[in-house]
Amino acid sequence: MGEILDGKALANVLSEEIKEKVKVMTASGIKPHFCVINIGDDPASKVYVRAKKRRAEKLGIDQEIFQLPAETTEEEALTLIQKLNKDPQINGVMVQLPVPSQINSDHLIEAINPEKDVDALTATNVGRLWQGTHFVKPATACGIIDLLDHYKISIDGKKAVIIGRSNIVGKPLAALLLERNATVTLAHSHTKNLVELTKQADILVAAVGKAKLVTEDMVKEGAVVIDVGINRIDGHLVGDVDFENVKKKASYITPVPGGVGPLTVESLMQQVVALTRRQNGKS
Ligand SMILES: Nc1nc(=O)c2c([nH]1)NC[C@@H]1CN(c3ccc(C(=O)N[C@@H](CCC(=O)O)C(=O)O)cc3)C=[N+]21
Repeated sequence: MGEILDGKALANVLSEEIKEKVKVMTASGIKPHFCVINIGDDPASKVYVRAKKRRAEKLGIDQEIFQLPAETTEEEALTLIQKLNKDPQINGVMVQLPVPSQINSDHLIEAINPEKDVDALTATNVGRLWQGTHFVKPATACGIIDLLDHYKISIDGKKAVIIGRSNIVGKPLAALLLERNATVTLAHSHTKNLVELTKQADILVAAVGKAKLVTEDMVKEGAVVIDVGINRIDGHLVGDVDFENVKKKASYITPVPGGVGPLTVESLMQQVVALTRRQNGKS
């Protein structure tokens, strides 16, 4: 029977550490300040943006939300990003995804100054991530590594299979697991014989956004199962893993909610602090 990896509890522990750091920084006249640009009326985005705001407040970090209307043009959004890039008071900028269809999210992300790129999604920071010279880490992937470390689950030499190749989760997590000497496979919608692959995984990550994608028969006995999925089914939240059944086979498993999600928010705050320190000449 798998042990639950309690992301929520770890997020609270990390919270205390970040709070202390922010307190010391603030006392020396440096208060982290970041901005979230949210475009349109995606209901899930509103929930996440609010969660970030609450967390930032709790940690003593200044946060501003720029809520733009659904019909905002790409040019208008770019103008705002350029303004925030130039503002010396602002340490971090992120664009909440998804954005409305008239806007190309890649264009907005690429406009963010890499020194202020909280999500680590600019080409510059993705390149640094794969080179191992990064100063900012993608939040969800970073949270997953923190969770494995906290429970003393070794990564070195393990076979990790990630289902999902998104820029925001799958690809950056592959980079961070590789950095920790895992043998990494990225599986996706065109992968042949998915089950054959997943059954070999010591660490299996599901990051697709499809409820019950990972079933018991796909999991090796004793595997560590990380569920990044956030699916709303009949008003409640489920991940990508058939939790109740997979739990029986896994050695460790993350729940949804209360697993990776809370760590993502916590990790974003860590990145804001890291960027702020760097901008003020601290390592
Ligand atoms: N530029 C950008 N950066 C992101 O990091 C980003 C994004 N866009 N767009 C959407 C996804 C999703 N995401 C989550 C954050 C927190 C929870 C979270 O706290 N989940 C709670 C439950 C929250 C609830 O009840 O809805 C949990 O799993 O326990 C989930 C998902 C960040 N994202």
